[in-house]
Amino acid sequence: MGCSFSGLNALYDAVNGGGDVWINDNRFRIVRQLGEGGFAYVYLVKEVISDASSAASVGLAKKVKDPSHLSDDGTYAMKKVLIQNNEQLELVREEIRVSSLFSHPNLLPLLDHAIIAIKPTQEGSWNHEAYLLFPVHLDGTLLDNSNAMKAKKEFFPTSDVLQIFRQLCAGLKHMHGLLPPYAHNDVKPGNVLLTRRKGQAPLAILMDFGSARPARKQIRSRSEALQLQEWASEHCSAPFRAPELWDCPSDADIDERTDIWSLGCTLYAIMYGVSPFEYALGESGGSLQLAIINAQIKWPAGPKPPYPEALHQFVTWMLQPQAAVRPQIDDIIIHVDKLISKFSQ
Ligand SMILES: Nc1ncnc2c1ncn2[C@@H]1O[C@H](COP(=O)(O)OP(=O)(O)OP(=O)(O)O)[C@@H](O)[C@H]1O
Repeated sequence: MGCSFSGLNALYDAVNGGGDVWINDNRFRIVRQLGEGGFAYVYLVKEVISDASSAASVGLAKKVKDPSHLSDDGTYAMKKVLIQNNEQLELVREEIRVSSLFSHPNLLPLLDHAIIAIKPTQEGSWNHEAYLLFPVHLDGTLLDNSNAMKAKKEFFPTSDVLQIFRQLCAGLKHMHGLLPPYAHNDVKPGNVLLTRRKGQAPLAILMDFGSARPARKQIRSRSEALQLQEWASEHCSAPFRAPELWDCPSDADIDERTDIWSLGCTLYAIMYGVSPFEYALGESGGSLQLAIINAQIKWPAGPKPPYPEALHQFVTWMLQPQAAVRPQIDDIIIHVDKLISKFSQ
């Protein structure tokens, strides 16, 4: 049913038990589905090693550069992306290329990948499927955790809010510090994996580099501005999208501070479980774009005792509608470290 493509191949193991997937030379058994996105399914998989006597030097262990990315029990997350046209194929290839540029403990590493061509049922162009392999984090995303806590009327303690946020900053600093700087473009609670740890704040890992691109763009015409807005409407989640990506001037220098806006929205969401602009609109509805462009922020009644006012001021500082005066990631890190020493026991 499949054939090799671009020197890479992932083949269903049709002969040996159906449920197995090969990614290049390694075989994985699907355990269960973990989640799904637009055109993707994410599965919990377990590596199948035939030569168990030398497990440390076979299979994925041979392939992965950093041994700390290997799991003790052979389980991983496998994302299967359904590709229906050339544009989607290019997007997956770009996600794979961009992911390989990053290496940081707070950025989810891509361990292996394969793209296969699927024979069309009728005359026509070939379809493709991509398989991307990642370390698995079974405690879910920041969004899953926030939703579960909201249902129980619980909130993260201030020290956890700051520590989760600090880790996201560390991951973004890595991306913004590359040459050329890369913007993630979709920083939001649904793209952060959390792992609970005993006696420590949760581990936070930023994932999904499908929208990450070189951050700096010189916009010099109306059509370039419109093209950027159109790209952003497809790649940057609306409640977390910076004002300059909604209403881009015909003469603008866009940079990685689009992520700082999303980071400010994400800090708010770590505290209150929702983007500030979704909260501002409330149940009455209204225009998300207008709320964002006007940086219309409201503070919920929140937990008792409430979060320190300094955290609210910190969010407001990041949600500066004029990108040129918005802080950079290094400024944010200096500030969050001060808040951590002030508010963490
Ligand atoms: N490494 C992982 N470990 C555990 N669960 C994961 C992992 N990666 C993804 N998931 C789960 O699968 C879901 C979908 O993954 P992901 O966000 O990468 O897909 P997507 O197609 O890019 O989604 P979207 O359409 O929201 O951009 C996540 O919300 C999460 O619940």
